[in-house]
Amino acid sequence: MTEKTILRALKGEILPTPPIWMMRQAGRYLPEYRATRAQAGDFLSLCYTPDLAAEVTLQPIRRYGFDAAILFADILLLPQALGPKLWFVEGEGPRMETTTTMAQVQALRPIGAIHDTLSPVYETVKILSRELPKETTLIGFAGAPWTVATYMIAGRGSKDQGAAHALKAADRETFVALIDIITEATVLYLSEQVKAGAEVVKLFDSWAGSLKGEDFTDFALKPAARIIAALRELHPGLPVIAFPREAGEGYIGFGKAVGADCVAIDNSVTPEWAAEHVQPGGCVQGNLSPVHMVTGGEDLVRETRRVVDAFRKGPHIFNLGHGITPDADPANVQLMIDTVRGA
Ligand SMILES: Cc1c2[nH]c(c1CCC(=O)O)Cc1[nH]c(c(CCC(=O)O)c1C)Cc1[nH]c(c(CCC(=O)O)c1C)Cc1[nH]c(c(C)c1CCC(=O)O)C2
Repeated sequence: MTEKTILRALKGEILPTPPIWMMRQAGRYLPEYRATRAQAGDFLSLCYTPDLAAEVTLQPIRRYGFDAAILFADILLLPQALGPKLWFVEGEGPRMETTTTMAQVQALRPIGAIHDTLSPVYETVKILSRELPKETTLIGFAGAPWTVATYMIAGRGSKDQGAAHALKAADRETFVALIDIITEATVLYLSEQVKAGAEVVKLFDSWAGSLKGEDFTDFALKPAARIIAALRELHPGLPVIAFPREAGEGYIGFGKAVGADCVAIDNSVTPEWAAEHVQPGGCVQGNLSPVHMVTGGEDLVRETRRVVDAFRKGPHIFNLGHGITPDADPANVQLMIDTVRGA
């Protein structure tokens, strides 16, 4: 059997048509997702019910034939497994019990205990590795330590990650202790996903862009490098995608510095810039703006072709620059795929 296209691109192969998948491809823009989510009751029950989580992972594969499936779960399940309560407020987003003192950091559960909470996620991966079409690559994931820490410290999402920056400035020892625990727990979590059948793992550092200078090195780059090195000891050759979102100049050389096979690019940089400055370092993933999944039409076709053309001279996985939004039209997703595949 010829190797799966995503794995070939991750090894550095330039394919005539880039393989394609989409961040948040299982999500509220799909009527079948909304139906399964209603059956589960709420978002977290959906994440922790393996049959249903596997079902929503498979839905966009059945509908569109993407080259990769991404495990249906959330980056906040890992911190929840360390102890803090997690819930989602409809129409607003996640809420979490805060962790801001050394006493609270020390009161987190031992990292080895995360599997008690997370075993349904591994079960979802096992179901998927049985049920996915043979050409589809299964991607596991986790949040990067800085991004996970921003939610643990603030107890919710925030525009500027102010609470995490404030703790870093006021009590660096506590902040570093928290980053270290998340880093170690993430290795265990991703390793278990790989044992269950994940073929690639992706680290989402959604708020990497708010780390500047040495902070970017210390809290985006170094933790990612530690996680990837530890995973490769356990799983030699494991392909890894890193996503230091809005890193800007920080994207340059990031893949090599952390040991990732591929760097995912957001929409704050142009595909031409990323092709020139990031792609020489290896495979890149991205970076059509998710807005086109809402607006569609000629703009979508033109910008999709622009992304494909910009990255044509190096290894590339086509994706959006960030997750598809709930107001997207499923027909626009099909138009994007047809445009990429030259239909
Ligand atoms: C920061 C972050 C989170 N989760 C994630 C990130 C990093 C990537 C990014 O920057 O988007 C990652 C994530 N979240 C989800 C996945 C599943 C796989 C996929 O389809 O990409 C993945 C990879 C499902 C989800 N995670 C969430 C949904 C929507 C939940 C619902 O059905 O109501 C989904 C499908 C909820 C979630 N989860 C999170 C937030 C802030 C929210 C609320 C915002 C929103 O509602 O879109 C935390």
